[in-house]
Amino acid sequence: MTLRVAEIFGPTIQGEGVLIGAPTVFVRTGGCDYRCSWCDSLHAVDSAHRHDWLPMDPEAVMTEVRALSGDRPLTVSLSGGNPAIHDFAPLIALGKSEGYTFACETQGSIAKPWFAALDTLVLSPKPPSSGEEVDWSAFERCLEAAGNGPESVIKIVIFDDADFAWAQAAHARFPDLPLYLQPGNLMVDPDKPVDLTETTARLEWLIDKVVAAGWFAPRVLPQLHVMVWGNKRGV
Ligand SMILES: C[S@@+](CC[C@H](N)C(=O)[O-])C[C@H]1O[C@@H](n2cnc3c(N)ncnc32)[C@H](O)[C@@H]1O
Ligand SMILES: Nc1nc2[nH]cc(C(=O)O)c2c(=O)[nH]1
Ligand code: SF4
Ligand SMILES: [Mg+2]
Repeated sequence: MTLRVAEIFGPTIQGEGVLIGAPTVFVRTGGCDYRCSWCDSLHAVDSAHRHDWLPMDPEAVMTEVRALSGDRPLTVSLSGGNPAIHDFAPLIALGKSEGYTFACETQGSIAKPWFAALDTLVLSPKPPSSGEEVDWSAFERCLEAAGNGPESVIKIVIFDDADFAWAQAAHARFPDLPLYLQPGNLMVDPDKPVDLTETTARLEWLIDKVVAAGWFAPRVLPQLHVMVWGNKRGV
């Protein structure tokens, strides 16, 4: 089963959400069914870049992961694009047999049976500022596909007040799922450094919103990798 791979990189730290700070290797596939207005990974979304997406079989991907990790098992983060476009079942089976664990980041628009074989499923439904609209029945199918296999969590990016209200409503739909919020980043040019003062101000704005709302369900986190490296590729 061939995967279309935009990049494999690491070890780095997982910069977002439930696994923040955990050493990980990323496998980023090409292609996405969404076009979020603020996407920070267009090189794995926009079909103009499709010639850079390498067809690789699972054994070739694992060879690269093993080389990067020095054969020491760690968490492999599957991202994209939307990794749910692809069949990761063989890669997960191969990696797990060698002690690797697997996390996946997806928007929740496409459900796959291999979600059940993951250790962590991060569902990241898109708020109004993205310009996309969530199909909640597709989202629920993702949770059903995962079942009791992985820990399933929700991570929502917040740019403005409308996104914040939307996140509260999303949480009301799935009150039992751990919820992570992160401020949106508008500085997505990989060649430009981020303005840390602005990044911190956005985080402070979001913390203030949560506290003022007396809403104690979510965990509010920065994008740690953005604070350290901006939107640089391969970290
Ligand atoms: C690049 S996406 C790839 C996986 C999948 N397509 C998704 O959106 O979940 C990985 C994560 O980055 C987040 N993200 C993308 N662009 C962002 C931005 N400009 N600021 C903050 N988070 C962003 C997404 O919401 C998602 O949680
Ligand atoms: N360090 C690091 N953490 C991340 N968390 C989610 C990422 C993504 O683009 O999916 C990402 C990424 O690209 N790098
Ligand atoms: S769903 Fe994810 S990869 Fe696709 S456009 Fe949105 S943020 Fe980018
Ligand atoms: Mg990213």
